[in-house]
Amino acid sequence: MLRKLHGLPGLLATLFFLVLTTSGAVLSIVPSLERSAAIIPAAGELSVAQLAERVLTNFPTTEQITRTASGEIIVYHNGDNQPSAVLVNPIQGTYLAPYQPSTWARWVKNLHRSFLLGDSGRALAGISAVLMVLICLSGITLLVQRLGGWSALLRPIAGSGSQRVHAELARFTVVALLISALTGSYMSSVHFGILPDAANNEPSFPEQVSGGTPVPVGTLTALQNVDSLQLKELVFPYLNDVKDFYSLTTTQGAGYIDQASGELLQFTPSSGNKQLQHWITVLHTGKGLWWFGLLLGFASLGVPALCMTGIKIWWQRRSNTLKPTVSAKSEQADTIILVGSEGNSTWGFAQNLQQQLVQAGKTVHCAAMNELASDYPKATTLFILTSTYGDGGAPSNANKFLAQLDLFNPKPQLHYAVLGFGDQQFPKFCQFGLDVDQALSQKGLQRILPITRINRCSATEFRHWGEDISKHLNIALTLNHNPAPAATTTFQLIDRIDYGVAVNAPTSILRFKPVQSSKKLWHTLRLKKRQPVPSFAPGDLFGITPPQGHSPRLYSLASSSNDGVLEICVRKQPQGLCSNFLHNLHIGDQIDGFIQHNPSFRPARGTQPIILVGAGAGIGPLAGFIRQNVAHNPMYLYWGGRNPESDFLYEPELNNYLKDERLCALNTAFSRATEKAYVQDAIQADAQDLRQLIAKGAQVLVCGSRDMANGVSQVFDNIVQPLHLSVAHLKAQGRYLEDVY
Ligand SMILES: Cc1cc2nc3c(=O)[nH]c(=O)nc-3n(C[C@H](O)[C@H](O)[C@H](O)COP(=O)(O)O)c2cc1C
Repeated sequence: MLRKLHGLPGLLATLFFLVLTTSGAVLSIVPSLERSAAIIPAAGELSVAQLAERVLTNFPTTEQITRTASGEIIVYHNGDNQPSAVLVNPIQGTYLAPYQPSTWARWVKNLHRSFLLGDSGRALAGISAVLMVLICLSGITLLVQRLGGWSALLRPIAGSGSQRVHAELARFTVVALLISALTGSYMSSVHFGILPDAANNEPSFPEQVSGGTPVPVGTLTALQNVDSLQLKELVFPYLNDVKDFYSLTTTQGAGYIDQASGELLQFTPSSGNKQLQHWITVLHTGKGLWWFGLLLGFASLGVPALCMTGIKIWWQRRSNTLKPTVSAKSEQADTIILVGSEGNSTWGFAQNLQQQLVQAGKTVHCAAMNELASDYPKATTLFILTSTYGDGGAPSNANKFLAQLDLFNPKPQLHYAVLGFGDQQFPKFCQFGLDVDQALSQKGLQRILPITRINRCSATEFRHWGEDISKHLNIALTLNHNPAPAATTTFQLIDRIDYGVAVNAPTSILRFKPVQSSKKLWHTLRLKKRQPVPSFAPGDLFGITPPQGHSPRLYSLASSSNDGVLEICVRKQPQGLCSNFLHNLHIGDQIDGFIQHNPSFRPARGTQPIILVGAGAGIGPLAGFIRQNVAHNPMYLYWGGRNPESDFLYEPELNNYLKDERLCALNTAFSRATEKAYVQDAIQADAQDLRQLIAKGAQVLVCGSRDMANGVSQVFDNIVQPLHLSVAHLKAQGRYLEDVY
C-alpha cells in the first residue's frame, strides 16, 4: 500500500515534476544573482528617513520606494513627465541602472507557476505539489524501512543499481523537496482561496490628518525610527495635497505617516498569518535567503534522476510479476511452494521450480507465505522461497508468516527446504530465510536439506540448489531462471567439428567469434574502450535463447577469452529446441548470447592433482581446463563416449595435450565399442591410484549428465572410504565439484 502511495503519484505526475523542478532550479539562482547585485547598508547605518531624503535629492518626482527581498532599492518616479523605475544606491540615493525585470526569469516563473496555462495550469501545479508532499512522506517511510530505522538514515546504503541510486539521492534531497512541496501547496491553496490570504488584512486609511504644512521627509520621526533594512515599501503623498499621507510597509507591519507632524497615524503589526505567509514565500523562493534558494535548487536537480530511477524500479518490479498460473488446491497438493517477495523477483524462481516439479509429475500448490494454510493434508514437501527486506526483516507478503505458524498443524510426513534470496552487501544476509528455517525446525518439521542462500538472484546458485534438491528427492529438476540476463553480444559461427552421427549421438564442437556490428556503432565504440565481450574462462556458461524459446539455455564454455574464440560442445537432443537450433547453424551464421560466470566450477589454484571426469559433451569445459594448464600441473582425464570411431570428442587435441604434458593421463571408456564400458568402470579400474591422488589432496571435477554424475559419485564414495572420507566431505572442502545437466 505504502509503495503504491509512493509510486502511483510519481508515475502520474512525472512530467509535471520534471517541469516544476527544472524551472524551480533555474529560478533558485535568481535570489543569488539579485543579492550579488544589491548594495546592502549595515544594520542601523541608514534609516528610511535618510534613504527617502537622499532619493528625493536625486529624483524629486519620486512616488514610491520599494525594497525587494534581495535588498535592491527600486525608485518609481516621474522624470521628464514619464513614469519610470530605476535601481538606486541606497547609501547615496544615486542612480544605478534602469529597473527591468528579466523577461526570461518572468517566463520561467510563469512556467513554474502555471505551466504557461493560466489558472488551470496553476491548479495543475498545485496538485503536483500536493502529490509531491505525498511522495516525500511515503518515500521517507520507505527509506526508513529500507535502512532499518531512523538511526540508520546516515549509514552507508547497501544494494546496487537503480534501487541504490534512488535511495542515496532521496535521503539527501527529500527534506528540501518536502519543504518546496509543502510551501508550494500552501501558496496554491492561498491563490485559490482554500486558505486565507493575509494580504486582505491591510490597515484602514486614517480618519484624520493634521493638514499642516508638509516638512522635509528626512525629518519625519516615524521614518527616522525605521531601519532601511526593514523597509518593504514607502508610498509618497500626492504633491500639494496636504490631506494625503505617506504609507509605509515594513517587515513588522503597515501604517500611515502624517506629512506635517511625522506622526505614525495608524500602524497594524503584521498578523501571524502574514508572518507565516512571508516565511512560506521565503522558504519556497529563497528570496531574502539566497543560500537556501540554492539548496532547494540543487535538491530540485535530483528530481529528474529520482523520476528515472523510480520508473526503472517500478518497471523492474512489474516485469518481475510472474505469479505461477496453474496451481493445485492446497488440500490436493503433494508439494507446496510458499513465496515471500517484495519486489516480485522471487516469484520468477518459484514459477520455474513449480514448472519443473509439475513436469516431474508432482501436484503443486504455490502461494504467498502469508497464505499459509493450517494444514496440507496430502503434502510431503514444503518449499519456502523468500527474500529479506528492511534490516533482515520479512517481505510484505510474508510478514504474518511467523505468527501464523502457531496455528499450523503439519502432518509428520511433511519435509521442508528453505531457499533464501538476499544480497550479501546487507549485514543480515537472507536473515528472514534463516528465521523461517529455524522456526519450521522448532515446529518439529524435518529439513530436506539445510537452508541455501542465493545472492543477488544468482541463476547459477539457483541451478545448483535444484541439483541438490533433485538428489535428495530423487526427481529430475533442471532449474533455469535468470531474472536479469546479461546484455547479449552477437557471435558468428567460424568453425564446427561434428561427431557421433553414426552412433546416434550427434555432438558438435562449435566455435564462435564476436561480431562488431556497424549498425550498433555507438555501442561498439563504447564497448571498445573497455572490452567487446565480457572475459570468460572454461566452465563459465554461455546463454542462448533459441528462436521460439522463452528462457535461455546454458552451455558450459570450453574456451577462455584469451583463446580468441568462444567454444561450446553441444549434443543434439531429440526434442531440444536450442541444441537443434545450434546444430542447424552454418559457418557464417550469427547468434546472440551472453556470458554467465560460474566461478564455482574451476580447478583449484596450486599444484595439487586434478582429476577430471566427464561423459559425452561434458568434456567441453574439461578440455578447456587442460588447454589452460600451461603450468603442467598433474591433470588426469576420465571420459566416457559411445564409440571411438564416431564420437571421440577432442581426440586430436587430447593427444597433443598428452604429448606436451598438459595432461598426465587419458582414460576413456566407450559404451558401444567391442569392450563396453562406462566412465565409472574406468574410474573403478584405477581405484587405487585415484585413492592415492585424493590422499595427496587431489580435487575432482565432474561434468556431464546427472545420471552419469550420480554413478561417478557412488564410485568415488567407495574409493575414498578407506581414507575415512566421502564425496560429501570432499564437497564441503571444495574438492569435489560437479557441473551437471
Ligand atoms: C530495501 C531493501 C532491503 C533489503 N534488505 C536486505 C537484507 O536485510 N538482507 C538481505 O540479504 N537482502 C536484503 N535485500 C535484498 C533483497 O532481499 C534481494 O534483492 C531479493 O532478491 C529481492 O527479492 P524480491 O524481489 O522477490 O523481494 C534488500 C533489498 C531492498 C531493496
